[in-house]
Amino acid sequence: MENSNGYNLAVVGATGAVGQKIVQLLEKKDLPINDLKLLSSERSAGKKIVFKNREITVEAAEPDSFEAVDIALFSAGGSISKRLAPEAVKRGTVVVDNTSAYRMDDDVPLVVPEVNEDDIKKHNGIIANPNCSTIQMVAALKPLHEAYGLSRIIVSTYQAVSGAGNSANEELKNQSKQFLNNEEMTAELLPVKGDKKHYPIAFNALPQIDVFQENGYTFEEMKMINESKKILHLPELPVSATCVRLPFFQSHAESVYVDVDKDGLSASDLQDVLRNAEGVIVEDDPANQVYPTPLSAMNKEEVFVGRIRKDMDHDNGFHLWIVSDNLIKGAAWNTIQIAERLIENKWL
Ligand SMILES: NC(=O)C1=CN([C@@H]2O[C@H](COP(=O)(O)OP(=O)(O)OC[C@H]3O[C@@H](n4cnc5c(N)ncnc54)[C@H](OP(=O)(O)O)[C@@H]3O)[C@@H](O)[C@H]2O)C=CC1
Ligand SMILES: N[C@@H](CC(=O)OP(=O)(O)O)C(=O)O
Repeated sequence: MENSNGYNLAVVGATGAVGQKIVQLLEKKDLPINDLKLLSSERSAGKKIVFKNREITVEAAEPDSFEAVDIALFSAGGSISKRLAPEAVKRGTVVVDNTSAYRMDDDVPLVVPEVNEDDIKKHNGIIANPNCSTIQMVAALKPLHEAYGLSRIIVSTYQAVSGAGNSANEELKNQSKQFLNNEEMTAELLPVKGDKKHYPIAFNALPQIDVFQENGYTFEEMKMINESKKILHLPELPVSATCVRLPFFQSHAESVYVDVDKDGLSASDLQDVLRNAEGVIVEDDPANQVYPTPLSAMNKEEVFVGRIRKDMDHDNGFHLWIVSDNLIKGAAWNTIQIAERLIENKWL
């Protein structure tokens, strides 16, 4: 437990796309860490990872891994969180969970620190990190809500393959090579793992992220809808989403349409609000072709906003182009920010 050298941390899923970014960011940041445990499945147990000039051996995660751990950052999939987060909490560990396992539970705060930091205080051992597409959208929209009020959100996403983990990056590389080598490509469903199938992603666009729900929306779309309302504390806010996977590696982009509650605003009014918002950077100068892209946002911690335009037919409607790194602000950095707030405010 906490001692004069700091806190004992564990990263669950340390060898995955998100976990690797968490370890890299912890190395860069100044969290008071006494001991760091890196946990994975049996597959990666025994691997060595260098952290602050010392080698740490990856261990297979099990209930006893959490003995004497103060904070555990989970990014190993929902079923692992369901199995191991309660075991960690039983041992006195506070869990920051990156998966969708607990996000909509009433007693679990769902937090983007720039938006609803105070919700962390209400935790009972688990704090949930929101979906990556949701995080960047609410980080940009909360300041607009505070300034003018929001009465509707409609979003279409353009999401990178790394959102589906390290294996999806490999899949895009392999399919791209095949395509460029003029090898035969199929447009049909391909087996992925278990009984899952999806269409090829290279040189394609897939209007399906995660599984379809009975209402015709995908689970990714429903996460954006439900999580945004919870984080913004606006349960009645109309939110609609279409989520699309595209063949690039990192950072998600979003075309967001909002209705604000105030009449007569201009695009520059919205720019001014966002220029003063924590964690948001406005890159919006059409005359000079300035706007964010997935490549320009890659490996950065902020949320970037450009292409702010007023709807020509509707005084209260505005379009925004919101881009952020799904593995950094959408996952690793937001998780670490929550851990920082837990420590700084003594909310453990
Ligand atoms: N990618 C993204 O943009 C985002 C992802 N997330 C969430 O983070 C989680 C991980 O995603 P991502 O990093 O992309 O996935 P990856 O597939 O890249 O990595 C999965 C990680 O989980 C570990 N793992 C798998 N099975 C077990 C197990 N039984 N016990 C312990 N560890 C296990 C893997 O270890 P091993 O090396 O041994 O296989 C690996 O470290 C997902 O739940 C996802 O929902 C959340 C927000 C954004
Ligand atoms: N589903 C997101 C990433 C992710 O893992 O989200 P979640 O943590 O909500 O399952 C994507 O594919 O881009």
